Amino acid sequence: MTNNSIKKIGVLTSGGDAPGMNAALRAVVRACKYYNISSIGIRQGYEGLIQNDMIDLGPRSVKNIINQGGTILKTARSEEFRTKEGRQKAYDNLLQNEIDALVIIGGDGSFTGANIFHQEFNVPFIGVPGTIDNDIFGTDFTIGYDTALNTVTEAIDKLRDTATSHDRVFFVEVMGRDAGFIALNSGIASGAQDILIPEQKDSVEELCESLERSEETGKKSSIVVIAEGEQLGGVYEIAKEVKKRHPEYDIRVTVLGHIQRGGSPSCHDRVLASRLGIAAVEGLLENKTNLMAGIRSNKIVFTPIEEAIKKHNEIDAELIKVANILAI
Ligand SMILES: Nc1ncnc2c1ncn2[C@@H]1O[C@H](COP(=O)(O)OP(=O)(O)O)[C@@H](O)[C@H]1O
Ligand SMILES: O=P(O)(O)OC[C@H]1O[C@](O)(COP(=O)(O)O)[C@@H](O)[C@@H]1O
Ligand SMILES: [Mg+2]
Repeated sequence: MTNNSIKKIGVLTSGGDAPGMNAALRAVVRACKYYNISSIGIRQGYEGLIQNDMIDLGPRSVKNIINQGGTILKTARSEEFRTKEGRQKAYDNLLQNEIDALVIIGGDGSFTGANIFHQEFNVPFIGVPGTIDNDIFGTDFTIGYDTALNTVTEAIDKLRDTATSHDRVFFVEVMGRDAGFIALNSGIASGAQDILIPEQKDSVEELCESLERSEETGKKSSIVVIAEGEQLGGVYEIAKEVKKRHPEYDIRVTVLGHIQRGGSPSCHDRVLASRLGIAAVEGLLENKTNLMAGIRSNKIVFTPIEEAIKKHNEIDAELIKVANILAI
Protein backbone atom coordinates (compact mmCIF):
# COMPACT_ATOMS: atom_id res chain seq x y z
CA MET A 1 0.00 0.00 0.00
CA THR A 2 2.78 2.46 0.87
CA ASN A 3 3.58 5.04 -1.75
CA ASN A 4 7.22 5.96 -1.08
CA SER A 5 6.77 9.53 -2.19
CA ILE A 6 4.56 10.26 0.86
CA LYS A 7 6.60 10.28 4.05
CA LYS A 8 4.74 12.89 6.06
CA ILE A 9 1.05 13.82 6.19
CA GLY A 10 -0.20 17.12 7.60
CA VAL A 11 -3.65 17.15 9.17
CA LEU A 12 -5.89 20.08 10.05
CA THR A 13 -9.43 20.84 11.17
CA SER A 14 -11.12 23.80 9.50
CA GLY A 15 -14.41 25.70 9.39
CA GLY A 16 -17.06 25.10 12.06
CA ASP A 17 -15.96 22.55 14.65
CA ALA A 18 -17.94 19.34 14.93
CA PRO A 19 -18.04 16.59 17.57
CA GLY A 20 -15.91 13.71 16.27
CA MET A 21 -13.19 15.86 14.68
CA ASN A 22 -10.84 14.68 17.43
CA ALA A 23 -11.69 11.06 16.72
CA ALA A 24 -10.90 11.68 13.04
CA LEU A 25 -7.59 13.31 13.95
CA ARG A 26 -6.71 10.37 16.19
CA ALA A 27 -7.47 7.95 13.36
CA VAL A 28 -5.30 9.89 10.89
CA VAL A 29 -2.35 10.00 13.28
CA ARG A 30 -2.59 6.34 14.23
CA ALA A 31 -3.05 5.21 10.63
CA CYS A 32 0.11 7.13 9.72
CA LYS A 33 2.02 5.28 12.42
CA TYR A 34 0.51 1.98 11.26
CA TYR A 35 1.78 2.62 7.73
CA ASN A 36 5.16 3.90 8.98
CA ILE A 37 4.86 7.50 7.94
CA SER A 38 5.03 10.70 10.02
CA SER A 39 2.13 12.98 10.86
CA ILE A 40 2.08 16.62 11.80
CA GLY A 41 -0.88 18.57 13.18
CA ILE A 42 -1.59 22.04 11.81
CA ARG A 43 -3.30 24.33 14.31
CA GLN A 44 -6.29 26.58 13.59
CA GLY A 45 -7.05 25.28 10.13
CA TYR A 46 -5.44 27.15 7.26
CA GLU A 47 -4.30 29.87 9.67
CA GLY A 48 -1.75 27.44 11.13
CA LEU A 49 -0.44 26.64 7.67
CA ILE A 50 0.08 30.32 7.00
CA GLN A 51 1.54 31.07 10.46
CA ASN A 52 3.64 27.89 10.53
CA ASP A 53 1.87 26.75 13.71
CA MET A 54 2.35 22.99 13.65
CA ILE A 55 3.06 20.13 16.01
CA ASP A 56 4.53 16.67 15.41
CA LEU A 57 2.02 14.02 16.40
CA GLY A 58 2.37 10.38 17.34
CA PRO A 59 -0.08 7.74 18.56
CA ARG A 60 0.21 8.88 22.18
CA SER A 61 -0.32 12.57 21.34
CA VAL A 62 -3.90 11.71 20.47
CA LYS A 63 -4.72 9.71 23.59
CA ASN A 64 -7.91 10.46 25.49
CA ILE A 65 -9.47 12.54 22.74
CA ILE A 66 -11.82 10.05 21.08
CA ASN A 67 -14.54 11.15 23.50
CA GLN A 68 -13.85 14.91 23.37
CA GLY A 69 -15.99 17.39 21.45
CA GLY A 70 -14.43 20.35 19.62
CA THR A 71 -10.99 19.94 18.13
CA ILE A 72 -7.69 19.88 20.03
CA LEU A 73 -6.01 21.31 16.91
CA LYS A 74 -8.44 24.23 17.08
CA THR A 75 -10.16 25.50 13.98
CA ALA A 76 -10.59 28.82 12.20
CA ARG A 77 -12.17 30.56 9.28
CA SER A 78 -9.05 31.97 7.60
CA GLU A 79 -9.51 35.07 5.47
CA GLU A 80 -5.85 35.10 4.48
CA PHE A 81 -6.07 31.65 2.89
CA ARG A 82 -8.59 33.10 0.47
CA THR A 83 -5.77 35.21 -0.98
CA LYS A 84 -3.03 34.01 -3.35
CA GLU A 85 -0.39 35.53 -1.04
CA GLY A 86 -1.76 33.63 1.96
CA ARG A 87 -1.73 30.35 0.06
CA GLN A 88 1.86 31.01 -1.11
CA LYS A 89 2.92 31.39 2.55
CA ALA A 90 1.07 28.18 3.35
CA TYR A 91 2.89 26.35 0.56
CA ASP A 92 6.29 27.67 1.69
CA ASN A 93 5.58 26.33 5.17
CA LEU A 94 4.53 22.96 3.77
CA LEU A 95 7.89 22.69 2.00
CA GLN A 96 9.78 23.83 5.10
CA ASN A 97 8.07 21.16 7.19
CA GLU A 98 8.52 18.50 4.49
CA ILE A 99 4.79 17.79 4.35
CA ASP A 100 3.95 15.67 1.31
CA ALA A 101 0.15 15.54 1.55
CA LEU A 102 -2.76 16.89 3.59
CA VAL A 103 -5.85 15.51 5.28
CA ILE A 104 -8.43 18.29 5.54
CA ILE A 105 -11.12 17.68 8.14
CA GLY A 106 -13.85 20.26 7.52
CA GLY A 107 -16.81 21.31 5.45
CA ASP A 108 -17.49 22.50 1.91
CA GLY A 109 -15.61 25.78 2.40
CA SER A 110 -12.50 23.97 3.63
CA PHE A 111 -12.66 21.61 0.65
CA THR A 112 -13.01 24.57 -1.74
CA GLY A 113 -9.86 26.08 -0.24
CA ALA A 114 -7.98 22.76 -0.51
CA ASN A 115 -9.05 22.36 -4.12
CA ILE A 116 -7.75 25.81 -5.08
CA PHE A 117 -4.51 25.11 -3.18
CA HIS A 118 -4.10 21.87 -5.10
CA GLN A 119 -4.67 23.57 -8.44
CA GLU A 120 -2.01 26.16 -7.62
CA PHE A 121 0.66 24.02 -5.95
CA ASN A 122 -0.25 20.41 -6.73
CA VAL A 123 -0.35 19.36 -3.07
CA PRO A 124 -2.13 15.99 -2.72
CA PHE A 125 -5.03 16.04 -0.28
CA ILE A 126 -8.06 14.10 0.84
CA GLY A 127 -11.03 15.68 2.59
CA VAL A 128 -12.84 14.22 5.59
CA PRO A 129 -16.37 15.66 6.00
CA GLY A 130 -16.67 17.24 9.45
CA THR A 131 -19.69 19.48 9.94
CA ILE A 132 -22.89 19.17 11.94
CA ASP A 133 -24.94 20.36 8.95
CA ASN A 134 -24.69 17.08 6.93
CA ASP A 135 -24.73 19.24 3.81
CA ILE A 136 -21.93 17.53 1.90
CA PHE A 137 -22.51 15.42 -1.17
CA GLY A 138 -20.73 12.04 -1.33
CA THR A 139 -21.45 10.80 2.16
CA ASP A 140 -24.62 9.66 3.90
CA PHE A 141 -23.39 11.26 7.11
CA THR A 142 -20.89 13.94 8.05
CA ILE A 143 -18.93 13.75 11.28
CA GLY A 144 -20.76 15.59 14.07
CA TYR A 145 -24.22 15.40 12.56
CA ASP A 146 -25.45 12.49 14.66
CA THR A 147 -24.19 14.08 17.89
CA ALA A 148 -25.83 17.39 16.99
CA LEU A 149 -29.11 15.60 16.28
CA ASN A 150 -29.00 13.97 19.70
CA THR A 151 -28.20 17.29 21.38
CA VAL A 152 -31.08 19.02 19.60
CA THR A 153 -33.52 16.22 20.35
CA GLU A 154 -32.60 16.27 24.04
CA ALA A 155 -33.00 20.07 24.15
CA ILE A 156 -36.43 19.96 22.46
CA ASP A 157 -37.53 17.20 24.84
CA LYS A 158 -36.85 19.67 27.65
CA LEU A 159 -38.76 22.42 25.87
CA ARG A 160 -41.65 20.01 25.46
CA ASP A 161 -41.94 19.67 29.24
CA THR A 162 -42.42 23.38 29.74
CA ALA A 163 -44.48 23.85 26.55
CA THR A 164 -46.95 21.23 27.72
CA SER A 165 -47.13 22.58 31.26
CA HIS A 166 -48.06 26.05 30.01
CA ASP A 167 -50.04 25.10 26.87
CA ARG A 168 -47.59 27.11 24.77
CA VAL A 169 -46.45 27.11 21.17
CA PHE A 170 -42.65 26.94 20.95
CA PHE A 171 -40.69 27.99 17.89
CA VAL A 172 -37.26 26.40 17.99
CA GLU A 173 -34.48 27.48 15.64
CA VAL A 174 -31.84 24.86 14.92
CA MET A 175 -28.59 25.11 12.94
CA GLY A 176 -28.17 24.34 9.27
CA ARG A 177 -26.85 27.32 7.35
CA ASP A 178 -28.39 26.23 4.07
CA ALA A 179 -29.64 22.76 4.90
CA GLY A 180 -32.63 21.26 6.69
CA PHE A 181 -31.18 17.90 7.69
CA ILE A 182 -30.86 18.75 11.38
CA ALA A 183 -34.31 20.36 11.47
CA LEU A 184 -36.13 17.56 9.67
CA ASN A 185 -34.64 14.68 11.62
CA SER A 186 -34.66 16.33 15.04
CA GLY A 187 -38.19 17.56 14.31
CA ILE A 188 -39.41 14.03 13.64
CA ALA A 189 -37.54 12.69 16.67
CA SER A 190 -38.97 15.33 18.98
CA GLY A 191 -42.54 15.14 17.66
CA ALA A 192 -42.72 18.61 16.11
CA GLN A 193 -46.08 19.81 14.79
CA ASP A 194 -44.35 21.49 11.87
CA ILE A 195 -40.82 21.62 10.49
CA LEU A 196 -39.62 24.43 8.23
CA ILE A 197 -36.55 23.76 6.09
CA PRO A 198 -34.84 25.74 3.31
CA GLU A 199 -35.26 22.92 0.76
CA GLN A 200 -39.06 23.24 0.86
CA LYS A 201 -41.33 26.13 0.02
CA ASP A 202 -43.21 27.06 3.18
CA SER A 203 -45.81 29.68 4.03
CA VAL A 204 -47.08 31.20 7.27
CA GLU A 205 -50.61 30.32 6.12
CA GLU A 206 -49.77 26.61 5.88
CA LEU A 207 -48.00 26.74 9.22
CA CYS A 208 -51.08 28.33 10.82
CA GLU A 209 -53.34 25.73 9.21
CA SER A 210 -51.22 22.98 10.71
CA LEU A 211 -51.40 24.56 14.18
CA GLU A 212 -55.16 25.12 13.84
CA ARG A 213 -55.75 21.55 12.71
CA SER A 214 -53.92 20.16 15.70
CA GLU A 215 -55.81 22.52 18.00
CA GLU A 216 -59.13 21.26 16.63
CA THR A 217 -58.18 17.72 17.55
CA GLY A 218 -57.43 18.76 21.12
CA LYS A 219 -53.76 19.67 21.03
CA LYS A 220 -52.90 22.28 23.63
CA SER A 221 -49.21 22.87 22.96
CA SER A 222 -47.02 22.57 19.91
CA ILE A 223 -43.40 22.63 18.86
CA VAL A 224 -42.35 24.07 15.52
CA VAL A 225 -38.77 23.41 14.41
CA ILE A 226 -37.21 25.92 12.02
CA ALA A 227 -33.85 25.58 10.26
CA GLU A 228 -31.75 28.74 10.48
CA GLY A 229 -31.53 28.82 6.67
CA GLU A 230 -35.33 28.82 6.26
CA GLN A 231 -36.33 31.03 3.34
CA LEU A 232 -39.50 32.40 4.97
CA GLY A 233 -37.32 34.37 7.38
CA GLY A 234 -35.86 34.09 10.85
CA VAL A 235 -37.59 32.36 13.74
CA TYR A 236 -38.59 35.64 15.45
CA GLU A 237 -40.14 36.97 12.28
CA ILE A 238 -42.11 33.78 11.69
CA ALA A 239 -43.29 33.73 15.31
CA LYS A 240 -44.42 37.36 14.95
CA GLU A 241 -46.41 36.56 11.83
CA VAL A 242 -48.17 33.66 13.56
CA LYS A 243 -48.91 35.83 16.60
CA LYS A 244 -50.51 38.45 14.31
CA ARG A 245 -52.91 35.80 13.01
CA HIS A 246 -53.39 34.12 16.39
CA PRO A 247 -53.06 36.67 19.20
CA GLU A 248 -54.48 34.05 21.59
CA TYR A 249 -51.43 31.76 21.17
CA ASP A 250 -48.92 31.91 24.01
CA ILE A 251 -45.76 31.82 21.91
CA ARG A 252 -42.11 31.43 22.96
CA VAL A 253 -39.00 31.37 20.79
CA THR A 254 -35.83 29.41 21.52
CA VAL A 255 -32.66 29.62 19.43
CA LEU A 256 -30.52 26.61 20.28
CA GLY A 257 -27.35 28.14 18.80
CA HIS A 258 -23.84 26.85 19.32
CA ILE A 259 -24.82 24.38 22.03
CA GLN A 260 -25.57 22.16 19.02
CA ARG A 261 -21.90 22.04 18.05
CA GLY A 262 -20.52 20.94 21.41
CA GLY A 263 -20.41 17.83 23.51
CA SER A 264 -18.91 14.39 23.50
CA PRO A 265 -19.37 12.69 20.11
CA SER A 266 -21.94 9.91 19.82
CA CYS A 267 -20.89 6.32 19.18
CA HIS A 268 -21.98 6.75 15.56
CA ASP A 269 -19.78 9.81 15.05
CA ARG A 270 -16.75 8.20 16.73
CA VAL A 271 -16.95 5.13 14.49
CA LEU A 272 -17.58 7.23 11.37
CA ALA A 273 -14.66 9.54 12.19
CA SER A 274 -12.35 6.60 12.89
CA ARG A 275 -13.21 4.93 9.58
CA LEU A 276 -12.92 8.11 7.50
CA GLY A 277 -9.64 9.19 9.12
CA ILE A 278 -8.03 5.84 8.25
CA ALA A 279 -9.57 5.86 4.76
CA ALA A 280 -8.06 9.30 4.08
CA VAL A 281 -4.53 8.12 4.94
CA GLU A 282 -4.94 4.90 2.97
CA GLY A 283 -6.29 6.89 0.01
CA LEU A 284 -3.26 9.19 -0.02
CA LEU A 285 -0.93 6.20 0.17
CA GLU A 286 -2.70 4.76 -2.87
CA ASN A 287 -1.94 8.01 -4.72
CA LYS A 288 -5.52 9.24 -4.48
CA THR A 289 -5.95 12.99 -4.33
CA ASN A 290 -8.63 15.71 -4.69
CA LEU A 291 -11.17 13.35 -3.21
CA MET A 292 -13.36 13.24 -0.17
CA ALA A 293 -13.63 10.08 1.90
CA GLY A 294 -17.25 9.42 2.76
CA ILE A 295 -19.61 6.66 3.68
CA ARG A 296 -22.47 5.38 1.51
CA SER A 297 -24.66 2.44 2.50
CA ASN A 298 -22.09 1.72 5.21
CA LYS A 299 -19.19 1.41 2.74
CA ILE A 300 -16.24 3.78 2.34
CA VAL A 301 -16.43 5.71 -0.93
CA PHE A 302 -14.25 8.43 -2.46
CA THR A 303 -15.96 11.31 -4.26
CA PRO A 304 -14.22 13.93 -6.44
CA ILE A 305 -13.90 17.01 -4.26
CA GLU A 306 -15.61 19.24 -6.84
CA GLU A 307 -18.69 17.02 -6.71
CA ALA A 308 -18.63 17.02 -2.92
CA ILE A 309 -18.61 20.82 -2.96
CA LYS A 310 -21.04 21.51 -5.78
CA LYS A 311 -23.64 18.77 -5.60
CA HIS A 312 -26.20 18.61 -2.83
CA ASN A 313 -27.72 15.75 -0.91
CA GLU A 314 -31.45 15.72 -1.52
CA ILE A 315 -33.84 15.83 1.39
CA ASP A 316 -35.59 12.46 1.57
CA ALA A 317 -39.23 12.94 0.51
CA GLU A 318 -40.22 9.97 2.63
CA LEU A 319 -39.02 11.78 5.76
CA ILE A 320 -41.19 14.77 4.90
CA LYS A 321 -44.15 12.42 4.50
CA VAL A 322 -43.38 10.84 7.89
CA ALA A 323 -43.29 14.28 9.53
CA ASN A 324 -46.61 15.23 7.90
CA ILE A 325 -48.42 12.02 8.78
CA LEU A 326 -47.31 12.21 12.41
CA ALA A 327 -48.43 15.83 12.71
CA ILE A 328 -52.06 14.88 12.12
N1 LIG B 1 -12.97 30.07 -2.10
C1 LIG B 1 -12.06 29.83 -1.16
N2 LIG B 1 -10.73 30.04 -1.41
C2 LIG B 1 -9.80 29.79 -0.48
N3 LIG B 1 -10.08 29.33 0.76
C3 LIG B 1 -11.38 29.11 1.07
C4 LIG B 1 -12.44 29.34 0.13
N4 LIG B 1 -13.61 29.03 0.74
C5 LIG B 1 -13.30 28.65 1.98
N5 LIG B 1 -11.96 28.69 2.19
C6 LIG B 1 -11.23 28.41 3.43
O1 LIG B 1 -11.86 27.39 4.19
C7 LIG B 1 -12.21 27.91 5.48
C8 LIG B 1 -13.39 27.20 6.04
O2 LIG B 1 -14.55 27.42 5.23
P1 LIG B 1 -15.98 27.67 5.89
O3 LIG B 1 -16.96 27.85 4.79
O4 LIG B 1 -15.87 28.76 6.90
O5 LIG B 1 -16.28 26.35 6.74
P2 LIG B 1 -16.62 24.85 6.34
O6 LIG B 1 -15.37 24.21 5.83
O7 LIG B 1 -17.06 24.24 7.62
O8 LIG B 1 -17.70 24.90 5.31
C9 LIG B 1 -12.38 29.40 5.22
O9 LIG B 1 -12.25 30.16 6.39
C10 LIG B 1 -11.23 29.68 4.26
O10 LIG B 1 -10.00 29.79 4.94
O1 LIG C 1 -19.78 29.33 14.36
P1 LIG C 1 -20.20 30.33 13.34
O2 LIG C 1 -19.03 30.93 12.64
O3 LIG C 1 -21.12 31.32 13.97
O4 LIG C 1 -21.00 29.59 12.19
C1 LIG C 1 -22.28 29.08 12.36
C2 LIG C 1 -22.53 28.06 11.27
O5 LIG C 1 -21.68 26.94 11.42
C3 LIG C 1 -22.46 25.74 11.41
O6 LIG C 1 -22.68 25.36 12.76
C4 LIG C 1 -21.70 24.63 10.73
O7 LIG C 1 -21.39 24.96 9.41
P2 LIG C 1 -19.94 24.72 8.82
O8 LIG C 1 -19.45 23.41 9.32
O9 LIG C 1 -20.12 24.70 7.33
O10 LIG C 1 -19.07 25.82 9.29
C5 LIG C 1 -23.77 26.13 10.73
O11 LIG C 1 -24.85 25.30 11.09
C6 LIG C 1 -23.93 27.54 11.24
O12 LIG C 1 -24.72 28.30 10.37
MG1 LIG D 1 -19.85 24.88 5.24
